[in-house]
Amino acid sequence: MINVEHLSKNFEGTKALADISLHIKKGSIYGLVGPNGAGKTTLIKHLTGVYQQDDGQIKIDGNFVYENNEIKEKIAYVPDELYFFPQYTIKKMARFYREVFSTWNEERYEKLKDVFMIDENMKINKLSKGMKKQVAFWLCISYMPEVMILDEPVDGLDPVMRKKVWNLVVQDVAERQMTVLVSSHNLRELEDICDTVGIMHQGKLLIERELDDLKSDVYKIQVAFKGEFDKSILDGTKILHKENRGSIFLYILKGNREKTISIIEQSNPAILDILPLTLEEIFIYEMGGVGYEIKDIIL
Ligand SMILES: Nc1ncnc2c1ncn2[C@@H]1O[C@H](COP(=O)(O)OP(=O)(O)OP(=O)(O)O)[C@@H](O)[C@H]1O
Repeated sequence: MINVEHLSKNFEGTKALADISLHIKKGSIYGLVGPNGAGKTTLIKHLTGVYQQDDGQIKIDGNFVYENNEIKEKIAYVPDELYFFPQYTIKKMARFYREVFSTWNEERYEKLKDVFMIDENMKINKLSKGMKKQVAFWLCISYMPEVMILDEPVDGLDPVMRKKVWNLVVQDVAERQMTVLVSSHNLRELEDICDTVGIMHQGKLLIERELDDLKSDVYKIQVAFKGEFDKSILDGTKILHKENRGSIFLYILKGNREKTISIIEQSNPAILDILPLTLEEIFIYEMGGVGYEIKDIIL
């Protein structure tokens, strides 16, 4: 559905995107993560046709995006910093959307009043930050987009509203195969909704994997032996992190889980626990592997 090939963008000497390729299947939810300044928003602004690339190409549903209004009409973009016409009420803004988007669904807009529960006669610039975000979702979801691109989407929303918004998004993915790209630093939340994850760093895509694959590939083990631990049994296994407390060794490993476990088991460990990693832990250890590790900070 979304295909980015060899995309590059420079801003006055800053390489914001460096030959990035990325693929998102129709009906999937793709989580884009990366440290501050990795290039996520710049990539999103190319996907939504705001920026023109220096090199490479972006296609959505087989069509180039830049200056293509037909494709842009199918995309809903909820940016980190929202913009509404000053002085407009929600109702007036909805009327504007109805004129601009041929797919506008009035019945849905009306139904969603029960979800968002904000008076549509309120001026948008009088609403709180979280309420403005709710309005952005309300309007976007009402025009039944084929693609939804979200930059820190639930930032500012309370926990109940976050849940409501994610439910609406997931419902549209399940029922009408909407495709979603979501950039967020809230990895705990992404973990619940994404099926694919892309990790960006310094304008490049380090990893693009299905979340289940990623989680089975990187894992944590806790191991202890009655006698001496012959660490050479882990030669040939990629170790992302290791620490030990007394006789208990904790490893974060990458690669073939079954093979490594069977090697350790052959040495008769007294304890061998295989523990799942959260997306947040995977992110931290993967970033450590490219020199972006957490260092002890003493002030
Ligand atoms: N309009 C611009 N002019 C100049 N440099 C820019 C511009 N927009 C982004 N950059 C630079 O491009 C790089 C990527 O920025 P970008 O906003 O895409 O990062 P990000 O991954 O979205 O970061 P964050 O997580 O902090 O929002 C940064 O080095 C930034 O300074």
